[in-house]
Amino acid sequence: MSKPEPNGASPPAHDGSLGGFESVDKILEAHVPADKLAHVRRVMNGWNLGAPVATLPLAAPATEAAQRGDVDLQGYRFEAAPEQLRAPRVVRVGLVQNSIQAPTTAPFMQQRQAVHDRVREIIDAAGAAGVQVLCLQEAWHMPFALCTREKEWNEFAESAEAGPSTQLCQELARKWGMVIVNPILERDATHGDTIWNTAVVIGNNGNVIGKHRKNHIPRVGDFNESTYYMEGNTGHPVFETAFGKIAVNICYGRHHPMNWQGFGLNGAELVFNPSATVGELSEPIWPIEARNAAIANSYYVGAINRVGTETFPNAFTSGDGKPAHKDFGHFYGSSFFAAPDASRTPALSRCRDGLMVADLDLNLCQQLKDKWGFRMTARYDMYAEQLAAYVKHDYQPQVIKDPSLK
Ligand SMILES: NC(=O)NCCC(=O)O
Repeated sequence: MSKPEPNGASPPAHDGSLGGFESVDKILEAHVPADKLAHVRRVMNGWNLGAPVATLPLAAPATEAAQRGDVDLQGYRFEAAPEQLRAPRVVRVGLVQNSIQAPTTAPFMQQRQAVHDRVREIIDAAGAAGVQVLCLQEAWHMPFALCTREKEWNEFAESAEAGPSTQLCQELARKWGMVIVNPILERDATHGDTIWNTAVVIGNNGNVIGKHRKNHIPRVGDFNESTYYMEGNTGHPVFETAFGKIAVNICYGRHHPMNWQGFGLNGAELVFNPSATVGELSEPIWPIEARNAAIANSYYVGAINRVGTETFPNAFTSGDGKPAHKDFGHFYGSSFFAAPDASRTPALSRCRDGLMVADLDLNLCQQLKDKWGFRMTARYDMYAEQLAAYVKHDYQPQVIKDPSLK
């Protein structure tokens, strides 16, 4: 964990990262002999159409903007097999991971403005790269203060339809003709100021298409999020956009296979997982869950994690016996794409702000459904029966005990 700065300011983003390295991919590149590296990558990252996921060259204005802004910009291309009756359906998608830009002790207006300015810069780079659909990280407009249990941070919650972060995304959606997924802490004034953890989906004309509220609230470690917002009540919506059918599984929802499944059943071709999670808690499971969901549900997943170490003014504890501390630990970034054919991109940096761009041929979803037949073999009726019984208070687990046991 990083040491808190005396004035409560956040230390530079690379401080506090477990091990202090940029990414596993970079370590492999630097240390695995060239003749073995291709095989290591094939086993670890899979193949797309019989080859490693190809890199995607990006336009100079995008690469220059990324360089100027110290943004880790990476580009990849997922292909599908050519078909006789359908043309390829290639959509360019972007994932943004960003650190907070002002200390958590700064006035809230200043904190929000600083992160707005930074994210505007990154979205402009995405626009210059030709991105058509873009997703930001969970609660990107504020520090991830949900560890503190202090209520003053609720001030950052805003209207999904007309709040300042939605307005910024609408402006940029219009400017670039881009669909933008805008995950925010939502204040729902029409329901008594109820607070939700929400992803607002903004169409490429700048209109709000709809919103999804996070279904599962973490109660683990310092993630004391039930102090702040309620379990979502929007089901598993899929948003039909100009560039494909998309959905959003917010952060902790990725630990729930049925949550992923719900979006798949409603026809998603691409599901984003905007997250905020730290190394000690989840780094080993991060590369697995999104990828498994992509395979099991025959859709693409864009997994996005916040980056940097955020230090708060007052120490907090989480009832886990650990000494009081002022930060969550390090948000390790590592955003990536996973495809339904089990291939994936390398990860973005664990320490720097980043923009991951990939061309996804959405035809791959149906091709994988046809290949593996997971939907057709799923036996939903059998599971519906089991779940219907399980939710009853008098459910009896189906256990057959060895009669020879005492
Ligand atoms: N924001 C959030 O849901 N974090 C929970 C931690 C995790 O799921 O890794």
